Amino acid sequence: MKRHPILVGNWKMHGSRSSSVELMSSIASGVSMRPVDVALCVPFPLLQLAEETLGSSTVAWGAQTLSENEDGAHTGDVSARMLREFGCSYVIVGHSERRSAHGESDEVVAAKTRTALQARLTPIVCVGETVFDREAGLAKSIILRQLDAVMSTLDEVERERCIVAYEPVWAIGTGLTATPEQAAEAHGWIRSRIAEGSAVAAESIRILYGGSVKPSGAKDLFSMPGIDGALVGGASLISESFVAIAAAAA
Ligand SMILES: O=C(CO)COP(=O)(O)O
Repeated sequence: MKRHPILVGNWKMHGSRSSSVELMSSIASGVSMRPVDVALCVPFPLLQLAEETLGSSTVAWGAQTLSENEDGAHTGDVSARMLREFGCSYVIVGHSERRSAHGESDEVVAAKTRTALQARLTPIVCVGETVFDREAGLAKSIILRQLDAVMSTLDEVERERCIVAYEPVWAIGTGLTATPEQAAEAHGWIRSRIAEGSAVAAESIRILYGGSVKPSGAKDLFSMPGIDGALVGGASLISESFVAIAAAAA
């Protein structure tokens, strides 16, 4: 089965109420004819705007994290049910910025993934090594440790419902994109590991690359086997850039 490409924008803590409608609308009209799934993961306060602006378009929307808890006394957290209420289809889990700045462990990332799945959200599970890991020859073991921590807690059907994003920490926001070969190699490690549990899941699961993805180079990246799209930070805040990356993915 050929996997359908998907491009996800991660707006991180960018965007404002006043500027976002124009950016969302411009992206939605730019990608509307492209045979690629597109989603924007925006800050929580912009979810209602996303629902109003993107609701009648082909672009889906989502959040950048969620609570692993269903509800209760968790000040500052947002539940999966709340995300569903605002029409989210996707949620990013385990982004390296959450792992490092918010101390999210592999166990927490696994719990968030399960909570997302139970709420019928599609989790975009991020894994990736630091530059120190890579230089020490530990990239593969770190990536697979992060992956196993999540996948080992899911059944086959749940695994198929996940998206995995390979985001080398050294490439995020640095302008240093992994080479297509480096990205494809890591995607190969991830898919082979999933195949050990289920060949069907490995064949159907979409694996995205993230880290300084720009229009230049996007075509080369997407032409590599096993790269099913991208998780885009900075370039998702510039409509022309994001639309050009979508064109390269289609
Ligand atoms: O972290 C990322 C997406 O989740 C990548 O960010 P940049 O595209 O800005 O490097």
